[in-house]
Amino acid sequence: MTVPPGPTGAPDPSAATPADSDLVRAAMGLPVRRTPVWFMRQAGRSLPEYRALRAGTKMLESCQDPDLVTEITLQPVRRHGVDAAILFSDIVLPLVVAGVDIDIKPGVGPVIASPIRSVADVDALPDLQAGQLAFLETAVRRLVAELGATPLIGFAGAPFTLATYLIEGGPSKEHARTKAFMYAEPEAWGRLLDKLAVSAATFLRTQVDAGASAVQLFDSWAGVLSAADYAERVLPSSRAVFDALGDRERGVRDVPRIHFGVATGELLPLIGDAGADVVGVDWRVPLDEAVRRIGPGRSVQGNLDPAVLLADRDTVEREVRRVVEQGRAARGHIFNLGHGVLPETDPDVLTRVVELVHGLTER
Ligand SMILES: Cc1c2[nH]c(c1CCC(=O)O)Cc1[nH]c(c(CCC(=O)O)c1C)Cc1[nH]c(c(CCC(=O)O)c1C)Cc1[nH]c(c(C)c1CCC(=O)O)C2
Repeated sequence: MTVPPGPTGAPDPSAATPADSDLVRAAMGLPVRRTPVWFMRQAGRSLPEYRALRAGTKMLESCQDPDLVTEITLQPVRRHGVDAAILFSDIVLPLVVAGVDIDIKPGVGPVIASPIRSVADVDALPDLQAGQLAFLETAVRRLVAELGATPLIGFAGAPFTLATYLIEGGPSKEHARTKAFMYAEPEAWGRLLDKLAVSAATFLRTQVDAGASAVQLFDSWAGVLSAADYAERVLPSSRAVFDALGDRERGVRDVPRIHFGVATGELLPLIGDAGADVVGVDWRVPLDEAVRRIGPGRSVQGNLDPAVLLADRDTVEREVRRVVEQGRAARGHIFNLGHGVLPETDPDVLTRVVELVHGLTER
């Protein structure tokens, strides 16, 4: 364990390896020492040490520099004593590496120079080659060595959410162009999602082979779809990503899978069915109700509203307690926010939430 202990001591003081960590155990529905905690976007703008390190380097360049990736990924583990690191990267990185012209504009998000607007554009989308990911393998190997018993979560963007950026050309609220393409060009839509599934699987496979202990598939914007459209036109591609990951029967190295989207209340059972061990739940559905929708065979992750962290101390404590209590309905609960840390969040509040959850759930 080369990471200095966080404020509450090292995560999982008694875990000897990442495979025995509370994060992995909760994901698989096994008993835990205490409820594991991490935060989506824990590595990011809420941390002054992140802003200092990133100064002068563009986001997508930072993600391809193993030194920066390692240091930025470790920062929140050191500071907060969270139970997992999440790789510092971005969902659009596999596209960037494959040669798609994308920029991440601060305060905006990913912007695509030539959005996909035709069937020919789909077929011209370059494929990611595993050989292009040497920097990623280096960063993950280095991180796994530094993290000791703390697990590293690898991640990728799900085909649908990546398709929304490629088709809209940037962030969007309604995703109307994306849906119009999905309805008007069902075959090309299917080919696009299949391509994105292959690249997501390659990106994840590289992280798992290099030692990541769990993976999360981010389908952030899937909640804009009806359950019927999600089931028919999107779920098969996300399932293909999970299916490509590992083969438990044949003993190929496999790790727990987390599947997350925002505003997915109506999709929760399907998000589970796509092949997840853990279903991410935003703040709109309480965890006990989410468990009823998902069924008993999967764990849950979430679901504190990120905006609560901007409120007063008593409100934060009350809401953390509520999430912990409602999470007891699940076979396993990984405490997290319902979406990413807001940049204006006071990092000390995040540290306090980790301490609170650990204190409330210590066995
Ligand atoms: C939709 C999405 C993206 N990226 C991601 C998603 C899925 C999760 C979600 O729904 O939030 C995933 C992501 N992006 C980033 C991570 C790193 C790991 C972590 O969670 O700490 C992860 C897991 C770093 C990042 N990705 C980004 C930042 C901010 C870059 C900066 O420092 O300016 C970070 C730390 C940029 C980014 N990249 C994207 C957006 C919307 C933005 C924010 C734009 C902004 O508000 O400035 C696309």
